[in-house]
Amino acid sequence: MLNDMYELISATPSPYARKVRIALIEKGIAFTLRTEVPWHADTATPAYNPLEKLPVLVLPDGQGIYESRFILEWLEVHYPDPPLLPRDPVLALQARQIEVICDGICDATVLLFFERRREAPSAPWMARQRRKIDGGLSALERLAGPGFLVDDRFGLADICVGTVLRYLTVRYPDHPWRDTHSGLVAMSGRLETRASFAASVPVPQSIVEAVV
Ligand SMILES: N[C@@H](CCC(=O)N[C@@H](CS(=O)(=O)O)C(=O)NCC(=O)O)C(=O)O
Repeated sequence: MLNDMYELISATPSPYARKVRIALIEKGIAFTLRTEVPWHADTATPAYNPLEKLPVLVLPDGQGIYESRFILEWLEVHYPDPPLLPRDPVLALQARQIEVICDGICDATVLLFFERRREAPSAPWMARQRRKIDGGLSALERLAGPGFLVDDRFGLADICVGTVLRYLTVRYPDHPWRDTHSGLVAMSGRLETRASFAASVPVPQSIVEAVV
């Protein structure tokens, strides 16, 4: 890709890609969205990321920036305003810690999703992933309140929590987290009204090629 715009390689359900989509919109950075299924043979992702994972932010010169946390860090360095991280480094670490929890819940959800597709899913393995999801949600519920998560200013932590919660609706719709996490339910409802969230609502994708 050699043009003057950024291209984000994304997938319709991807919470990792949604974090980046929201950040790009919140920062007013123009980009084109390239939606694909990274598990299909025709994926472009490996051409830009040796780890073969999306999202990938493809720069105008064709270089790929990959790994959502790194993409977000890259954006914060190159497009500092509006900031999505507090200037105070200790507060910034609080936001990053929340991103660790959210990414961990997403990682466990992905592993559980594919384990369920196996001919003989491992019950202990699925229980282990479910524990990580539930433990992460409990930790987030303890942080949830009426305002924004860090320094009461919208930022990375809110983006991460919003994306993981809506991702559960897509990839783990039968998880009953809404019954016992009222703070997270309220937070999700508030965040989903933001234009950047409304423009990036995740939807399931059809994976027709064998993955596991
Ligand atoms: N740690 C990575 C995880 C990205 C990831 O797992 N992406 C998935 C797609 S999705 O689950 O986000 O929809 C992928 O590309 N998987 C392909 C593969 O793992 O080979 C990040 O934060 O960017």
